[in-house]
Amino acid sequence: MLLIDNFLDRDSAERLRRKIVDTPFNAGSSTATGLAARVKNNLQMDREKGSRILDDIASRLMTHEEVELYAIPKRIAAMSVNRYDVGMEYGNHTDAPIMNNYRCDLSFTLFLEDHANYDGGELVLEQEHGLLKVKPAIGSLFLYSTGLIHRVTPVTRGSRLACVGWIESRVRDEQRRTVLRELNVVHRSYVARHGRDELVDLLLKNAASLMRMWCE
Ligand SMILES: O=C(O)CCC(=O)C(=O)O
Ligand SMILES: [Fe+2]
Repeated sequence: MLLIDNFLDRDSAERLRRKIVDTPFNAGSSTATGLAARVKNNLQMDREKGSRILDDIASRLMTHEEVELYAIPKRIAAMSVNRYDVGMEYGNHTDAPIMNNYRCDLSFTLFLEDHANYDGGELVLEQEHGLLKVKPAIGSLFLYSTGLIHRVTPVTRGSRLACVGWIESRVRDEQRRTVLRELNVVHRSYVARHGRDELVDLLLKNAASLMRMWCE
């Protein structure tokens, strides 16, 4: 998982938030499938009326350097902007593995409300080593493996606004993505210290081979 706390600077996040607030919202349960529909109690921005907003977030995501390195994104399988008012929550669930015919490897939440403006509304993930609670500042992006069980706790004051979405990666296996990312770190650190030499060429050759072997 990865938290990028300045994915959007405060001004851009605020501007985006104001555009979203002016767009109509519908009941969120209409877009959940199976068991998730029973535990989902939130509001969802109208997909058609908010399509420019979703496109804008998608293009920022697909071109963000840290997202590119971490997720190796191929495309975004689905996205929505959700609002949780007082009493709303999304109980424990796992996100669907396939959306719109695309595989979902990573889930993300872009936080679009200042965390001082609402109570509750934490994103809670069940991990091997216990629970992880996520409630960062406005403009933060959190990425996590789609297979994890997670929930959004009830909002008890104010409203929680966030954009959520699912990424199909070019490299479906998380361990392989880690290898590629860390080779990139080795490459950059080595060049910074020693400049470019024949070892760098060898490293890049092998990193490229791994990418070709693993990418889809
Ligand atoms: O709003 C969030 O942080 C996550 C919501 C969620 O789990 C979902 O929409 O599937
Ligand atoms: Fe979810």
